[in-house]
Amino acid sequence: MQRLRRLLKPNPETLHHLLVNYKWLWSIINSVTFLSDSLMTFVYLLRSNAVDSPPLYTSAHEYITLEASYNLSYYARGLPAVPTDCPTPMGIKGKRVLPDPKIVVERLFKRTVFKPEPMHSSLLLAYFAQHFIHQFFKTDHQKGPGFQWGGHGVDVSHVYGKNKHVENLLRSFQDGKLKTQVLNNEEYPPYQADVPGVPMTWMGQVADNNKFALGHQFFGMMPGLFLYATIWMREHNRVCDELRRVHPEWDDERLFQTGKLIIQGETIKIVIEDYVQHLSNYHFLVTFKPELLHTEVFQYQNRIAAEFDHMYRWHPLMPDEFNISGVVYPIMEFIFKSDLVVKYGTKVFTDSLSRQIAGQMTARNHGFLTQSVALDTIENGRKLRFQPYNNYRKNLDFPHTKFSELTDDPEVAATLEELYGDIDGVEFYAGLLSEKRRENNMFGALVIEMGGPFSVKGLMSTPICSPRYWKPSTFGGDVGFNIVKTASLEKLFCKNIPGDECPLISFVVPPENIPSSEKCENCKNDEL
Ligand code: HEM
Ligand SMILES: CC/C=C\C/C=C\C/C=C\C/C=C\C/C=C\CCCC(=O)O
Repeated sequence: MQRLRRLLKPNPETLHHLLVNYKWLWSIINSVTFLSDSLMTFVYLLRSNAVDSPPLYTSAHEYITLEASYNLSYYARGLPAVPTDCPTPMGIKGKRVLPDPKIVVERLFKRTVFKPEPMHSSLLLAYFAQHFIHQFFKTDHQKGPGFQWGGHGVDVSHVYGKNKHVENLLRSFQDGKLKTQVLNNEEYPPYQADVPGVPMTWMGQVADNNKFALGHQFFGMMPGLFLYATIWMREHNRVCDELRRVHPEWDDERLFQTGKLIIQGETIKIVIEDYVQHLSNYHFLVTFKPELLHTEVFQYQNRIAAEFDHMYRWHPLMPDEFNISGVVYPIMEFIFKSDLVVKYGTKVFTDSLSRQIAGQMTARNHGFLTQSVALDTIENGRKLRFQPYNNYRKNLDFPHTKFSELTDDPEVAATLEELYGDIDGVEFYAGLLSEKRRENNMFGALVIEMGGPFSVKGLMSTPICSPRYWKPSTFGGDVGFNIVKTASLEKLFCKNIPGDECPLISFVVPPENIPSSEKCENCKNDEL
């Protein structure tokens, strides 16, 4: 039976090839609801069934424990840790002593020349990713790399704060809304000085007019994160206005709580239909339809895995300089400068981020500011005794047999061989970042094949997707339910940026902003 199932299971590369080609076929499938719903149900189930739920392992034991299920302070594990009595750090293959992590960063990660993202993804995409994922990737550095302090999913804590105390500080307690202030005729989050007690992390000297009180303590670090924080804050308040219109009798508390449910719903809708759609580059239109799972066997619970956190360290996306309306800011003049958003305004800032290409997710493309994060990732992968990169591929039935299969850059292949000796001895993050780009895609295959399951599972297992939540009354009736069901990235920005005309709001840089040296075949923008 197992063998038959294996035989019938589609090969990941074949499936991917089908999904990113044959546009005509997909346009037919997309337009027939019965077909697209059946396929979407298949995707939800195929992906989420690849994740252990409840989780089996943490980094503390390489065998099943009850702690894995009950102790939420651990990250879960995709694959169990390599036992400590194995002959090599990677198990049985590879070198007995792994290369110095500094050498790994120097030879495999360090950027010498900026490599632009070949599908022409924009910085609006890069910041969407960073803003969204920090709500659930929260390593507890005090306890160690196997521990976390988050809620294991899409709990919108990056908008409302890490706990009730912070949430209360960010709330105005009027009409359900969050606190705001007006600067340059636009609404922004309050200054930290005006909301004492909201924890924010600052490095070095940061001027008071750059210190805002936000839902996540790191979000003062990058103006792009501050832009998203501002837009979601405005959206929450806009939704509260809509709810008050249909429920004038509701008090502040009910408006706030219902607004928060709607924001979670909108987040998931946008993540699936704009963001995952872009990352996958499938011609098949992926949809957010929780009702499709209501007749299936599905566990409404989620746990973040340590490997998912490492896999998502997409620091090569970040460029070394940022072009805002024609003015070029080197990264050191950009970090911790939230007031640049205030200065240019949300409209110009959004437009500029939509017109600049992100960096390619590949080897030797970590800018100088994030090389230390790569170093940390390698060191922590070792402390967590991650299995080798190729075991994660074996687990999905598509292992590599030689270095030249892993990457099509012979120089990188030779470096990997020199550093690790054996294709089964390559450590997880080094393999992931060196992987050759998949057909018509911004990533290597393992990012999609591992990220897909963790994402689908994490998104569809939020409480609002479960049968007893997913109904109009949860969201304040049809008005709220419709806001969730029709949300899009475009609307999110457009409805919350003042003025009659919207800026460009795009995860893909339009052709007119692509330098001629960068034109490519099969890029999304060729179709615009
Ligand atoms: C220039 C922009 C960025 C800077 C300066 C930056 C900096 C950092 C730093 C200092 C850490 C903590 C590292 C540690 O554990 O020692 C971190 C963690 C992380 N970053 Fe970034 N980052 C940037 C952009 C991004 C982007 C674009 C993504 C993904 C889309 C990303 C994903 C992550 C993830 C997943 C973690 C791990 C979080 C955790 O485990 O708590 N970062 N980053
Ligand atoms: C708690 C986790 C929740 C959500 C994470 C959501 C989105 C993350 C998005 C992308 C993860 C990385 C790669 C996946 C990209 C495309 C997957 C395409 C859909 C699929 O084939 O399953």
